[in-house]
Amino acid sequence: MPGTLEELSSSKAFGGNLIKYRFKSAALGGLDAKFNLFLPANAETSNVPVIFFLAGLTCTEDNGAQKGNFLGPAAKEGIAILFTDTSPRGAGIEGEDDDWEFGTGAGFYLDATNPKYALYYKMRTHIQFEIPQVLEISGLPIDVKRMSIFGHSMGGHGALCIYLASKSQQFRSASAFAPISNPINAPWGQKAFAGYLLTGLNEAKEQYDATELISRHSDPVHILIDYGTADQFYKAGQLLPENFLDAARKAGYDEAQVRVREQKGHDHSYYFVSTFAEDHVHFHAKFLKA
Ligand SMILES: N[C@@H](CCC(=O)N[C@@H](CSC=O)C(=O)NCC(=O)O)C(=O)O
Repeated sequence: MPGTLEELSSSKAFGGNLIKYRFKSAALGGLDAKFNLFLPANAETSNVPVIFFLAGLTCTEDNGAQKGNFLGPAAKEGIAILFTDTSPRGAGIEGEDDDWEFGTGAGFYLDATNPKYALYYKMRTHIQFEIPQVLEISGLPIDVKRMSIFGHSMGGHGALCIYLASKSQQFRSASAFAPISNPINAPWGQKAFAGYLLTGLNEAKEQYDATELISRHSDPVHILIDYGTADQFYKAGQLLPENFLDAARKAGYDEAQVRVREQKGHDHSYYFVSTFAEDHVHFHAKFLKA
């Protein structure tokens, strides 16, 4: 059972408030977990829908909130945005801080099965089940029946996988900025899966690869993806959005259900994310307000 929410700070923004919370996370082995929640002005009088934002490697709950340009569009739509962290903090596992691509800041939105990490590295459970449960019992003005999910890079991978794993039911829509779309075939994914999972790529293929998941999916989906042609990680073969698109089309999903947009000249940074942030919030608003 997660602990009660403690408010750490609150900043007024776009007529609403960005609030930082902390709680003891059962999913993360009893460690403290934080998230930022943007509540628009209309949350003072009614429960509002929410979009979860999952950030990328090296990030915390602050990167998307501070640099993503999501708060203004969310205020206009009357939708909350919840910014999660990217890994447990302070597990004290030998080697977890040696490398920016693995360990702290790089939880890869999976539930570790390697005993070395399994007690603390349960980011999938934390995001998909624990935080919604915390919202439900906290009395915050969030309608947990109206949730969508998006993310950047490693967070795009997390958003797509959580959405598809929940059979596109728990979250109404998913979108991603430069997602790691086929991690079993990318160096970042291969490294994470080899470290966190007992059977590595076998487990990953089943649960943690958006391209594999969409190829086996048959329920209706609402997915939007943007990536930039000048993205250094795209060029290095870490993202592979074409593989996801190809698998989606082969599985019978057309442009109305899975839209993948190539954005000319954009890189991997939050300048790219913030350029298309409003578009993504509007995309989710259609389904959250339906
Ligand atoms: N080692 C570098 C690069 C790390 C980096 O670019 N991280 C991206 C996400 S990459 C995929 O998940 C990021 O979002 N960085 C934070 C930011 O605010 O831009 C480094 O440590 O900078």
